[in-house]
Order: sequence, then C-alpha cells, then structure tokens
Amino acid sequence: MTATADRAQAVLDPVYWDYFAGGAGDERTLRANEEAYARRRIVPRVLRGVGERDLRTTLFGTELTLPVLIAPTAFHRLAHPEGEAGTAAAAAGAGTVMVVSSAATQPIEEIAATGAALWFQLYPQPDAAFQEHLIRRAERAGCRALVVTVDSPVFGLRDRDSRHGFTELPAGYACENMRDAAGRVRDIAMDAALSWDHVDRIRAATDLPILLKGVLHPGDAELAAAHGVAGLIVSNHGGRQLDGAIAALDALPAVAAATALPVLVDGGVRRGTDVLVALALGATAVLIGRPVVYALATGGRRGVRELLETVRTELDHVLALAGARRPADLTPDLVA
Ligand SMILES: Cc1cc2nc3c(=O)[nH]c(=O)nc-3n(C[C@H](O)[C@H](O)[C@H](O)COP(=O)(O)O)c2cc1C
Ligand SMILES: CC(C)CC(=O)C(=O)O
Repeated sequence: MTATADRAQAVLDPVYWDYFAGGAGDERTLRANEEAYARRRIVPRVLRGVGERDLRTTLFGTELTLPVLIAPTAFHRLAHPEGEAGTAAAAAGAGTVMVVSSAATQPIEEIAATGAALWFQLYPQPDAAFQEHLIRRAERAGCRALVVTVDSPVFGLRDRDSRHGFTELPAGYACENMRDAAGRVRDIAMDAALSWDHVDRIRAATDLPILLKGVLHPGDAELAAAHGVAGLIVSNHGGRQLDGAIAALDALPAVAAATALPVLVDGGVRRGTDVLVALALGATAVLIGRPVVYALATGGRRGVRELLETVRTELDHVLALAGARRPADLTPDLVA
C-alpha cells in the first residue's frame, strides 16, 4: 500500500493529496486504525483440508465475489478524470459493491450506468423534503442500500485543509447528487440536533436496507437494532472526525458481540491479512477508503481494479495459510 500512496502523492495536487490522506487534529486516530492491524497476529490452524477457497459473501441479497467493498469517499474527479464512474467500473469488474458518497462529483445515474452494484451514502439532512428527494433519486438509480453516516454531527477539524484554505470544490466540480428538486446544488448540512428520531424517519421513507456508518459503541449497536436498521459499519470515518476516537478494529469485537446484525468495518484495511483479521474479529465484510482513491489517482479504473484483485489474491492466500476455506470459517481464536 505504501508504494501506491507514494505514487498518488506524486501525481496529486498537494492540496488534494492532503484532503484525501489527512485526518482530524493530530491524526492519532488515523494512525491508530492501521496500527491496530499491525498489532494483531494470526494464530493459524493446520491440516484443515482447506482446498479451493471460496470468498463469496452475500449482503442484503447482493452476492459479492469477495468480502471487500469500496467505502464512500468524496470528490473522485479531483483524483482522476474518470471520477466515480471509473471506481464503479472497477467494482463491477471485480464483483463487489461501491458505496457512493453524498459528495460524489458525478451524477449517480452515470455511476450506475457502469453496471456496478451500488449503495448510496447519505448524510442525514435536516430538511426532510430534500432528504426524501435524495433518497428517491438513489432508489431510482438502482442503489440497493442506504448507508447513513452518523459520525458527523459537525464536520471534523482537519488542520491540513485549514492550512490550505481548502473549503470548497474548485470551479467546474460539484456534489452532483446534492441537487434539489429545482436542480440547485445544496451544501451538505451537518446537524448536531439529529437523533434516533431521524433514523426512524429515514426508515419510514424507504424500503431499502439501512446501514448506520460510524458506530463505535456497543450501546449504539443495540439501539440501532431496536430502530430497525439492517446493518452497521464500525468506523471512525478514517480518523477524519473525532481525533482520539478508538481504532475501528479495536471497537469491532464489542460491537459485534452486542448485535445480531451484520457488522462491517472500515479504517486502516490495507492488505488481505487485515481483511482476515477483521472477519475473524466479527466483521461480515470490510470497506476500503483511501487506497481506492490512491489507486484511482494513479491508474484510473484499471488502478482500482488492480487494487481489488491484489486484495483478493492476498485474502485467498492467507485464508489457505490460516486454515480457513471461506470467510465464515474465521473465528476470534485465530487472532492474538
Ligand atoms: C477523502 C475521503 C473522503 C471521504 N468522504 C466520505 C463521505 O463522503 N462520506 C462518508 O460517510 N465517509 C467518507 N469518508 C470516510 C470513508 O468512508 C471511510 O470511513 C474511511 O476512509 C475508511 O478508512 P481508510 O481510508 O483508512 O480505508 C471519506 C474518507 C476519505 C479518506
Ligand atoms: C465532503 C465531505 C463531507 C466528505 C467527507 O466525509 C470527508 O471528507 O471525510
């Protein structure tokens, strides 16, 4: 991964590089996400007659060829002219799901035209009519789930962006999926007044499965189930919101223990071994954020496809070495 990050830094405008790579505050949580994987060791089983591995995983009726999804990240056209459609084409080719950010720089309909299986990431919007308009559009475009990001009652304080004065998209770029009924692009509202009532309202507004993204506390996992949510994403937003928050991997076991819902995790997943560790500690699947943006920056859709195929090869390989045939065979005793 480091090689790709270095290459991405070399091709990107330094302001955009800092936006993509950076985190909140002192970036402690950003670092902690990767360090949590580096701290874990795998305790393999032997002589399990594993044979051919089977990486397939089904999530809310969609079969994925590997338990690795593309996390929602903003502004793909700032990384590469192919933009979100390039990322989606790679997801389609690899047979996985792309979660499209609310801050995507291409219309969801164009992204969907790649044939990729898409989920739509929604920042809960205080204007109920506008929010419903966004949800309807995602539904019409064929998105198969809503990922509601709940870790952003306010926007994270990111020193790198403040230093650069990077506060809005350059001319010629827009959050194309934040258009209202009149076609005007609205700012993404973050609202500290949002509560579980808002989740209930979103649920009432759609039949799509709803995942809450940004859950770290087991108490919130229990509440999510009570509010009819379909799944959780354990995440600290890649260390971009609350600096000092627990590493995503460290939060995973308690959240998974607190709920019967499918639990996904993102933050710091860089290699097949990381995927194995996350699945063993209770995740049904993982999502990858920055590495996808870096691969897009350096190689467009082909770069992203290559990244996904590398992760697939690595995961297949480490499953064999750890004595597991499929993701469901992974259990917490395999991780020290
Ligand atoms: C450049 C960038 C933009 C992001 N934009 C969004 C977003 O629009 N919505 C969201 O829910 N999460 C967003 N995230 C957070 C990711 O979905 C994910 O939680 C995080 O990147 C995972 O960590 P990783 O980058 O270490 O893989 C963004 C992350 C990055 C790096
Ligand atoms: C445009 C932002 C709201 C995207 C985001 O979530 C992020 O930069 O972490």
